[in-house]
Amino acid sequence: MVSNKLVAALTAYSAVAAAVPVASQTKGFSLVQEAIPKSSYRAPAAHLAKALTKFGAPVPAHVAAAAASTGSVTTNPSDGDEEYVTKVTVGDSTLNLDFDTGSADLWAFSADTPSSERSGHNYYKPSDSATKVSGASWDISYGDGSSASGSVYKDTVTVGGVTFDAQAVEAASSVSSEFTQDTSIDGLLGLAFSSINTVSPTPQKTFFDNVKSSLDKPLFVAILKHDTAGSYDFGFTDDSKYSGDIAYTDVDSSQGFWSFTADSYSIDGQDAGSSIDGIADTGTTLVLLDDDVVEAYYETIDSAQYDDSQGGYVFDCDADVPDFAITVGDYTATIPGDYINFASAGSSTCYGGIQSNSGIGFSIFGDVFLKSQYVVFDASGPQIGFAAQ
Ligand SMILES: CNCc1ccc(Oc2cccnc2)o1
Repeated sequence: MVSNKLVAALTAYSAVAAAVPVASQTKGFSLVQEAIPKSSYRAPAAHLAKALTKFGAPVPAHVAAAAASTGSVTTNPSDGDEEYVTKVTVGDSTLNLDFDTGSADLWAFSADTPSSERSGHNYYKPSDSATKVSGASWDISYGDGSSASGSVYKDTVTVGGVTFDAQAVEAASSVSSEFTQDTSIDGLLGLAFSSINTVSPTPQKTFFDNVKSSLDKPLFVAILKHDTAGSYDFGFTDDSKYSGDIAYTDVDSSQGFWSFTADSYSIDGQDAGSSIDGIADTGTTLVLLDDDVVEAYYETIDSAQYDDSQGGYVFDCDADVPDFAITVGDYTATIPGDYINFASAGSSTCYGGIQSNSGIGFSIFGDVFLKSQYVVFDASGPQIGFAAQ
C-alpha cells in the first residue's frame, strides 16, 4: 500500500537537487544551483529505492538492480589468520581470492597453469564472452618471495553483487611453489592503486578502480576479524560495524600503496613519541616495522629473542604480550597483545605478530593490525579511515 507520505517522498526525490524557494511578493527570485560532485552522485533509482524502503513499500527487482551501487562480500581467515579468503565470480568460475590492498593485479590459476602446479585449486576458465588481450603479459613478485606470471583476458567479474564486465583477468601460466602449496587461495584480487599493475605493455585497472565511480561512495572497507568471518564492503560505511567515529588521514598514493603516517605509536600504553610511515596491506599477514621499534617492543617481553631458525622474534607462549598502538589524529588504534602472540613456533615457543620490515624504508600494517580495526579505503582524497571494531 503506497501511503500519502510515500507520494510526498517520491515527489521530493524526483525534484532536481536544489531547493525551490517559496514565491514571495518580490517580482522574481534567483535559484542558486550547486553541481553534484561526481564522486557523490547516486544513481536516480537509488533515491527511489531508498524512498520505497523508507516507507515500507516493496522495491521492484528492476529498481533494486538499477540502484545497486554498493556491495558486500564475506571474507574468511585461513587457519591462524594467515590470510583472508573471499569468493569471487571470474568468468565462468567461482574462485577463492586473497584481496590484497598491497598489490594491483587480479590474477588466478587458470587452464594455462600446468596441472602439476594447480592441483587442489579452482581455476579460471574464460567465459564465452571473454576476450584475450593481444600481446599482453604480467609477472608479479610479492614481499614473501612468492610470484606468478601469465597472459591477460577481459571478462566479467562480480564481487559481492557488484559487477564489471570488462575486468582485466590475469591468467597464470606459471606460479611459484608458495602458491601451488597454498590451496586456500586460487589467486589474488589487487586493491592497491592501478599505477603498480604489472601488465605489459599496458597496465590494467583494478576491480575497484573500474567500479568506484558507479558506487554510492568511491570507497571500500576491510572488516577483517580474528578467527571468524568478516567482510569487504564496497561503496558504503556501516556504523553497525564499528564504534565511535572514523578517524581519517591523508594517503600518499605516489608509490601505488595506501600509504599513511601514524602520528605516534605506543607499547603497552607507553607513548614512544615518534611517527610511523607505513602502508595498509591486507595481503601481508604480519605487522612489519623498523628495527628500532621492533627491538623496543620485544624488550618488554623477558623471554623474547630473535630466533634465526624461525626467522624472527619468538617468546614463551605463556608470556604477557603487550598491546601495540598507533595514533591517527586523536584516535588510538590498538592491536591487542593476544593478536601479537601470533602462532606456535614449536614446543612452548610462540612467534611474534610484529617483525622487522628488513629495512625496506616503510612499515607494513598487515592483517595482525587490520583485523583489530574497521578500515576505510577512500579514493576521494585519497584517504584512509580507522575505527574500533
Ligand atoms: C602464503 N604465500 C602465498 C601468498 C598468499 C598471498 C600472497 O601474496 C602476498 C604475499 C605477501 C605480501 N602481499 C601479498 O602470497
